[in-house]
Amino acid sequence: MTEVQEKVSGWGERWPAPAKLNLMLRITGRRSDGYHLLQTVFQIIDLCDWISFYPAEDGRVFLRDPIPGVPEQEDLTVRAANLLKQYTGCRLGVCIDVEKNLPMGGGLGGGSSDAATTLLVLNKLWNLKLPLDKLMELGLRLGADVPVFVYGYTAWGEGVGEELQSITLAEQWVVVIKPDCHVNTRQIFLAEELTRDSKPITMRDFIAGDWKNDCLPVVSNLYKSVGEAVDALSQYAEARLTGTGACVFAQFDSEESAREAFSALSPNWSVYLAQGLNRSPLYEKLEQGSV
Ligand SMILES: C[C@@](CO)(OP(=O)(O)O)[C@H](O)COP(=O)(O)OP(=O)(O)OC[C@H]1O[C@@H](n2ccc(N)nc2=O)[C@H](O)[C@@H]1O
Ligand SMILES: Nc1ncnc2c1ncn2[C@@H]1O[C@H](COP(=O)(O)OP(=O)(O)O)[C@@H](O)[C@H]1O
Repeated sequence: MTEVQEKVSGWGERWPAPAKLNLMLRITGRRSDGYHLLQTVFQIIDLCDWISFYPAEDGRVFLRDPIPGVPEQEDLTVRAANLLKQYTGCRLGVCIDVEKNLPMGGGLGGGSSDAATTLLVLNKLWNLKLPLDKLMELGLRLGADVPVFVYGYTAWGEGVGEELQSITLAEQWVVVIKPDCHVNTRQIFLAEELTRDSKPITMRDFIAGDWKNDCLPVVSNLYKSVGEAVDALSQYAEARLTGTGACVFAQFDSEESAREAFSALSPNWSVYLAQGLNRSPLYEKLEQGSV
């Protein structure tokens, strides 16, 4: 494929896979299969992994550089591409190049977002024409966080996170601390002391400041550095846990105040400065119509 063809068709371009924050997370019950029922607000933020796709002639799906510690066939991008092939019978191949910026196991949903970007972009590049609801359904098979990234809006989520309703929020600045630990989501959901009977709230309650994350007590008890990160960030603004952690974040009304906290925390912590978004940057690129 020539350079000009790659540009026109979307092959070889860099596609964003943004992170998310759970602005609140309530556990309201449990399904018979053990999965927990949630109420959450997923806010998309402008920190991204970047993924490029290159045609592979022999129908193979493979990574240009596997992520250290993640077996190639378990990488969520490879699983997403193989699921599309299996579901549609498509015989085309792809080489996937993931530029990994988002920390793994941090509650920022990077792996899930990588999977969603793969589903949406290969649906175009392979000309599969699957509708959005089908892509969300396939995404859910890969993980509870994948549907919101396919949906592409900051959203109110219920069920296990697959019942989504877009919600428009102030696109505030955020400072995110990544404590030096890797939280195992399954371990948190298995903890006996986890609150599983929170009373459901309304969007209005959330907007009024009902922001609790039911996972925080369990996570900060098991992972001391999460509690320390909460304390450090709380000096600047209210600190919250995203998902099952490990990342802790706080929102700021101005870029200046966010930068101040970011600079003060940087010498001692792994810190990110970001901005909330109501629409996924992936859609902005998809809607530019290059594919
Ligand atoms: C709770 C959230 C909020 O965003 O946490 P984070 O992972 O982002 O921190 C997510 O929904 C997580 O989604 P994801 O990380 O995709 O989890 P999955 O791979 O689907 O599930 C990992 C394991 O966690 C448990 N699990 C997960 C989600 C859920 N609603 N109930 C559960 O009990 C199950 O035991 C499952 O085997
Ligand atoms: N492309 C990928 N990027 C990140 N993690 C991946 C990927 N593929 C598979 N994984 C696995 O998924 C796990 C969860 O990753 P991630 O989505 O980044 O965290 P979280 O669910 O805490 O937000 C990782 O620990 C890793 O084993």
